[in-house]
Amino acid sequence: MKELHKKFDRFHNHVLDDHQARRKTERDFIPKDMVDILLQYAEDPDLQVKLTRDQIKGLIQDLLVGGTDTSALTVEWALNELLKHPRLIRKATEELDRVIGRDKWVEEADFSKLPLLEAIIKETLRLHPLATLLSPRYALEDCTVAGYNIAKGTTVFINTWSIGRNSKYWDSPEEFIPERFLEKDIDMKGQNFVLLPFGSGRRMCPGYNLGIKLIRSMLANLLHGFNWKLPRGMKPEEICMEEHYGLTTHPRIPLAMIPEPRLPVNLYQQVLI
Ligand code: HEM
Repeated sequence: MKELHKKFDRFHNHVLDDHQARRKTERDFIPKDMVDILLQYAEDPDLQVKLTRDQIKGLIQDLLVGGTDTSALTVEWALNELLKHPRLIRKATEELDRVIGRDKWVEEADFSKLPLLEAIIKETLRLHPLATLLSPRYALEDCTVAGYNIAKGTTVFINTWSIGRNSKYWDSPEEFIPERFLEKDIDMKGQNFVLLPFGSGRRMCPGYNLGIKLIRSMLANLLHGFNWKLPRGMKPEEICMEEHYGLTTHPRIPLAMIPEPRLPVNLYQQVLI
């Protein structure tokens, strides 16, 4: 852990020194990113709560940890589920062809026109929430929740993984059926307690807006831009959906997937530029 800390600290120092140098040397410097803004705040004498170099490092670390593995992993789980259920890949690409067409990539403005894609993301996060347990909560006073008496000072853990698989709230809870979300208006913003992949309340994920946009954009374009195949000889039912628990939950056996382009070649050239 100490070694890891040293490694990250070297990286943070490099990022901060690099940004500081540009601030000092560039004439009429305009902040370009989050680190520039944080350094600007750190120098503000009027700031009520002083921002230290260590706190800036902590904030960068929060964003790196919270913002990378999470959305990539959700897309990985979604593709695993879709390859296991080829009928859903067909339905999702049919929606993309109908709404987007084959002559462009999917953009943020298109998301609201892709209800099946949204349902696939919700169903993925229901079965595979990255944080199986939300951040611990501390009871500030005696209270009763769902019939359980909770004494002041108790630390409470909320298990989103088991809520997502509870037959009291979901029909056929172990099945991957995105269509269930086409019929029910359940969002993921922490108000529907049956689906809490980003948590809820004061400690809810502050990266919700960024995270959900990253997932929508990556998944939509991976499905729109490519036909996905399993390695030769592998059958959908052989895909392993077992989980490896950790801070986030990964597939125990990573799946090899083979992409084949399905859009005109000039669109891929645009992306490369
Ligand atoms: C698929 C995307 C993501 C998922 C599923 C996710 C999920 C979560 C969950 C479940 C929590 C705990 C919430 C609670 O206990 O109520 C959390 C906290 C947090 N997330 Fe995310 N997250 C995602 C993306 C992001 C992104 C993109 C960022 C930042 C750029 C981020 C930064 C954080 C931070 C800093 C916390 C701690 C908040 C606190 O403890 O007050 N997350 N996230």
